[in-house]
Formats: sequence, C-alpha cells, structure tokens
Amino acid sequence: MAPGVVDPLYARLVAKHGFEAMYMTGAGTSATRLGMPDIGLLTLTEMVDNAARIASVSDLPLIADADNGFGGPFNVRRAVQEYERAGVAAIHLEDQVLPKRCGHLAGKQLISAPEMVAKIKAATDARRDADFVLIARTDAIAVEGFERALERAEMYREAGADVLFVEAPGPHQLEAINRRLNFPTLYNMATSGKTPFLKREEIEAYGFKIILYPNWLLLSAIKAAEGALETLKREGTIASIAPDLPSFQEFFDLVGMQEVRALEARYGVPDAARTDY
Ligand SMILES: C[C@](O)(C(=O)O)[C@H](CC(=O)O)C(=O)O
Repeated sequence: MAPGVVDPLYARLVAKHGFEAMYMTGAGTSATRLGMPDIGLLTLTEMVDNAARIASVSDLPLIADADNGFGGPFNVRRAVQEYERAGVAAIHLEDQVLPKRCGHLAGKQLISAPEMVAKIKAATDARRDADFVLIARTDAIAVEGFERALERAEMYREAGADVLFVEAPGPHQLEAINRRLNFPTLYNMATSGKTPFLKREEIEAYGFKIILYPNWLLLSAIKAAEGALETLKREGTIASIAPDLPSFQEFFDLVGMQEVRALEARYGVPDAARTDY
C-alpha cells in the first residue's frame, strides 16, 4: 500500500503511520507545486527535486510518477538516472503523448507501442541499480480498448518492465488483467475514477502486488482546509477549530524537532535539552 504524497510533510505522516511504501503523485505534485492540473507541465528537474525532498525524510521505498519520461528514449535514460540519484526506488512510465491527462479522464492519446517499447528498453538499460523498479503503465483501455491494452502490457513486459500498470480498469477487468499477464501488477486506487474501491485484501486476491492511493490524502487535506476557511469566514475567529488541531508540539515533533534537539545537545548548543514548547 503506497499512499500518495506531494511533499516531505506528507511523507513524514505516511511513515509515522507505519506504511511500507509511499508514492509521489504527479497529479498532486502538479496541483501543489503549480496549482495546475496533471497535463505534464512539470519538468524532469522539478519532479526529481520534489522526489529527492520526499525521499530525504524517510527510509520507505518511494515510488514516483515519471509521466511519459519527459520526451523520447534518451530523455527516459536521463530521467531514470536522475530519479535513481534522488533516492527513488521505482518509477512509472506511461504511453501517453503530451499534453497528457490523468489516467481516469477522457481525451487521452497514446504513442505507438513500438515507441513505448523503445522507452522501456532505454529505461532498463539506463538503470545503475539493479533494484530500481521500472513500472510500465498503459493508458490504452480508454483509447484502444481492453484487449489492446493487454497486448501493450505484454509487449512492455517483454521489453523488460518489472511491474505492469494497466490504468483505469473497470471492475470486470481486474481478474483478466492478472490471469493474462501473470506478472507483478499495480492497482491505482483513484478516488473518483473508473476503478472500484476495494479493500487491500480484495485487491491482493486479484493478484495485484502494489496499490497506489494517489490523491486521497491531498483531497482529505483540501476538504479539511475548505471547512476551516468557511468556519473562519462565518465565525470571524478560529477559536472553535483550534482545540481539535495538532498542538505545536505534535506539529514540530512530526517534522523532527526531537531529533534536532538531540543533535543540538550533542553539539553543545545552549538550551538544546529544553523540551518545552
Ligand atoms: C496516478 C496518477 O498518475 C497521479 O498522478 O497520481 C493519476 C492519479 C489521479 O489523477 O487520480 C492518474 O493518472 O491516475
């Protein structure tokens, strides 16, 4: 289960709650870094910078969105090496053209299967760490139909992908994906997409090995923020909300204040041992 994160603060939260992996969502990163939709506006440098910051605050394996690899096979080569250097454990590469779309939206267009195969070969060849996981995503269901999506996934498997991500399947396609591909697969648990809300055990029973929860944390935070803003507007004060919020201590401890203090004490910083807030 890899909850989606957009920055190191969310990464700290996911790690605190005992998950085994996390996911840097491209849609969420675009929304928070640019205030713009997931159409492929963020550059490789911006995505890798964000991923590096996220990876730096926890030891959990980070799966990162690498969109369409930011260009052709040579861009993909560079992308793999940059993500690896950033401390990312896995990326997913998709077969859409630019401008791209969220996989659950209409209006997607694809590159040809041989073009995508070339990108996958470039990605696996560029890898320096044999444990770096390449997830090949196909957006073909909505564009070319289910059978063609499976054929593409088979081609991507033969090209060297480690995990297959058939984007936006419906409830009746889940079993066939795993039966036919017989390979590690990924389930993208979007919050209002085409894929059903299933429990972890149900998804596992279908044979999926990785579950992404891309934007659900961010959407939860948006809902909470909207409610708080409405209250302030209505009541003219934050008094009714404040008691339910994390305390200063909880907030600072979440971002590592205890570790900072321990190190400061070792360095002999005056007053470092104080634990009051
Ligand atoms: C997985 C995804 O690529 C993402 O950017 O998180 C999106 C998720 C979403 O928009 O809900 C996707 O294209 O499915």
